[in-house]
Amino acid sequence: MLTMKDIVREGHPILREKAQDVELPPQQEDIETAKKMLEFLKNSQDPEIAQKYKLRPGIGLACPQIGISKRIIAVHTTDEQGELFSYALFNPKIVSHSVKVTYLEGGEGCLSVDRDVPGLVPRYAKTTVKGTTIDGEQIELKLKGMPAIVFQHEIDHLDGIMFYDRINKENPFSPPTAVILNR
Ligand SMILES: CNC(=O)c1cccc(C)c1Nc1nc(N2CCN(c3ccccc3Cl)CC2)nc(N2CSC[C@H]2C(=O)NC)n1
Ligand code: NI
Repeated sequence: MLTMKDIVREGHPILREKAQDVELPPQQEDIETAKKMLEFLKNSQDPEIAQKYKLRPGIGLACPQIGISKRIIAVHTTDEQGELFSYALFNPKIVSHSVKVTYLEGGEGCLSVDRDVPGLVPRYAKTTVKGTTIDGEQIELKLKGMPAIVFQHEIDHLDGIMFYDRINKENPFSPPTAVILNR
């Protein structure tokens, strides 16, 4: 099972690389990796297991964070309706998104960042994500709320982007609003 020693921390160059597409249909090795990432998130949210193995709780993880530069992400969270959202996706891609932006009022945390980075992180309020599941099927997810935010955070990791890259440097707490570009 993955533990915190397998999590790469900021400063490691792999977190700033553009990760490679996974060959489809997914090979056994990549399927194993995706399953271990999802298992880590579930374990990290289980009080006993998290305490026993000193896991920091997370709802999202990207493959570069475990030292493998491949386009694989895992998300395990619940949405506003309390519906479980649990996915491991190969080659995830945001295919469309709202103009509206949103953000987590508490800011964002990251398993690869062992410090609090204050500030609001602008995210699209709604996104449509396409990707391939562990079973090899192509799916399209219409996301909003926390799932939408987590998928954006994890897909950013695949492009070497950290959440704090998106915080307004001048005023980290100015509520991000969609800038309507005038023609
Ligand atoms: C600095 N301020 C903050 O972190 C922050 C501060 C307040 C509120 C929020 C909402 C914040 N923000 C934030 N909180 C989370 N968690 C809330 C607690 N939870 C959790 C904790 C315990 C058991 C089970 C679980 Cl489930 C784990 C997940 N997760 C993320 N992110 C950003 S997208 C990827 C995701 C991630 O997994 N990060 C490790 N951001
Ligand atoms: Ni992260």
